Amino acid sequence: MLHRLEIKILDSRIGQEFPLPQYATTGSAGLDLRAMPEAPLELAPGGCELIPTGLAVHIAEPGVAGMILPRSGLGHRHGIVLGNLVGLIDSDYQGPLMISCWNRGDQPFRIEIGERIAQFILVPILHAELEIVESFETSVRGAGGFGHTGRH
Ligand SMILES: O=c1ccn([C@H]2C[C@H](O)[C@@H](COP(=O)(O)OP(=O)(O)OP(=O)(O)O)O2)c(=O)[nH]1
Ligand SMILES: [Mg+2]
Repeated sequence: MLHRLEIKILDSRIGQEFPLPQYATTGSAGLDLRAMPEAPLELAPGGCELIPTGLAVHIAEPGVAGMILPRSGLGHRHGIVLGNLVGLIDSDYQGPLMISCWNRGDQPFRIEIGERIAQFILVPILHAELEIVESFETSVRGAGGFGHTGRH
């Protein structure tokens, strides 16, 4: 399903040297985001850097949020994931879209300018209307959690 998304190009290399974020295939869930630092940078093992995407997005609709997720190839093969594990983009955020890049691996990783480094998805959001109650209607699970159903 298509959802209109306002974006601002903050780095003029996007749209000229590098394409706008795209879905790699028609069925791709995420728009690939490119790393747009001033210069390539080497992320040491354990290192974490905030990398600009050269873009701002304004989702505007409170019933929608953005999420930044790792790319599985980079995460699994090279240990390049997100310093915040998942980036949550509020619908009212209008600042630069940033990627916290964390090298959880044991080898240095060079981030090239324009490299597709993470992906952005839009997700529906329900806002909770809190209702204080004295007791819950009993469920099968009750308070069981944290592995109480066992491992196998
Ligand atoms: O990976 C990320 C995560 C967040 N943001 C931006 C958009 C988001 O709407 C804003 C705030 O993020 P969040 O609410 O997760 O961080 P916070 O530490 O709670 O900051 P704030 O107090 O500004 O809400 O920062 C990014 O650009 N990239
Ligand atoms: Mg917040």
